[in-house]
Amino acid sequence: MTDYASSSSWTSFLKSVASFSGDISSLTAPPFILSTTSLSEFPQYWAEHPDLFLESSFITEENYKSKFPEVTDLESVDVARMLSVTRWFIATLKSQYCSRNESMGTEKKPLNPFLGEVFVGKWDNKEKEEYGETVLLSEQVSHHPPKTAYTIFNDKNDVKLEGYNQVKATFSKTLMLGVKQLGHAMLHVKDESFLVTLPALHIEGILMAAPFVELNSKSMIQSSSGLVTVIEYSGRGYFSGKKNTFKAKLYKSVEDLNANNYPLYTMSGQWSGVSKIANGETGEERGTFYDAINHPTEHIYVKPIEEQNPLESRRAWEKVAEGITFGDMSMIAQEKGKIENHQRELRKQEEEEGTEWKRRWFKEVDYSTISANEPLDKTDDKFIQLSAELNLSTKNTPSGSVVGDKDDLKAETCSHWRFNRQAWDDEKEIKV
Ligand SMILES: CCC(=O)OC[C@H](C)CC[C@H]1O[C@H]2C[C@H]3[C@@H]4CC=C5C[C@@H](O)CC[C@]5(C)[C@H]4CC[C@]3(C)[C@H]2[C@@H]1C
Repeated sequence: MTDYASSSSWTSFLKSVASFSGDISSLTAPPFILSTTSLSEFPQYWAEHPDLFLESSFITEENYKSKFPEVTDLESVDVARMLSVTRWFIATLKSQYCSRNESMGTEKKPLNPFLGEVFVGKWDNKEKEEYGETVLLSEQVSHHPPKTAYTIFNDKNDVKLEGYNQVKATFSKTLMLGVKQLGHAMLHVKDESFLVTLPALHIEGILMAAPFVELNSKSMIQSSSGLVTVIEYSGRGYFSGKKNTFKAKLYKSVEDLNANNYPLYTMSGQWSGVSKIANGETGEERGTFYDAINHPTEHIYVKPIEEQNPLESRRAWEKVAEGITFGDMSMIAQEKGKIENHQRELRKQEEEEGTEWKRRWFKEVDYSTISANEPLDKTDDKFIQLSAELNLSTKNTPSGSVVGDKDDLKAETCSHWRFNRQAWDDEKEIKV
């Protein structure tokens, strides 16, 4: 095993961190820490458990008690669906934050998507007729700063996830990389909607050239039914001293949350391991909530590179990925240079023509035009309604910021990326 930590390339990389500007892509990290996967692929991590992604859409008044047999006091179908959505969210975390460690040994630096880069794929769920097909569309809608918009939809069961992601990163003195996520995800299951905020994270182990992600702070899931789940994260040395620890509390309402009343249920354990569910008032354990180690992961299907459009990520980055695999610095630099030069030419052309790159499947909605004092019952925008439930900022702030907190007051814009389904229905060139 190469001792990367003491290699000259890593020590010179660490020196470059000293002048870190906040733009992660500006750092030239040595090949062994580079990932062959582009950030535009990351939205796939929201749905590597097709069963859990769709489960809440199969829960009805008739069958809800059977979905959580160990939870004998389940009071309603809404609570069952909220438990199901909370379990789906917890299940995404291992894919989101550990999959590179599992496949490549450590966390890696993802490729920085170019403007207009797309990543598409599907889960055809052939073995389960009732699931139908789940489609993922991801598009790099901004390059400076990098922003990825995505949607994952299953028409057969009327389930769709829409969201976008941007990160703000800062290095601490101990060379830990703190990362705040901007953006949010909205899950729509038939006529119910869930606002999902994104946790902050930090990357440990950089000094040892063995980086890994740990989640911190908290995130929320606010349902249009009024139910709300608050999830608190910690790593080693906190609640239980174990890595990837979380404690989720499902409350009947945001009033119960704010009054610090008992939650209906508490789910706790490791999001990358086993977690239990307990009665929120008595603490009496009801059984296993989720087992991340034994729940099968189903990877997305992506068509072969030769069938892909030039804008599709794995085709666009194929040569760079080859260079990274062979650790060939000059090939990486040469092939990256071709992509960067092409992008510079496009931007120059747009500048001369006074045009701008046309976003393909997503549009940017300016929420400042939905005036802050518009009566909430007037707007049918779920993001506005569900954010208001939790008194969350609707501006471009770190996910989960509260109205009036320093990030909310500092933010100048409130524009968010939304999926344009018609644009996908009219799409002629790119197939899943
Ligand atoms: C920046 C210095 C550097 O290159 O250090 C190399 C190290 C590998 C650490 C930095 C990179 O670590 C990667 C982890 C990435 C996040 C992982 C998961 C998610 C969730 C997903 O839903 C949205 C994106 C996000 C937040 C990734 C963002 C980019 C991260 C932080 C990579 C770091 C550059």
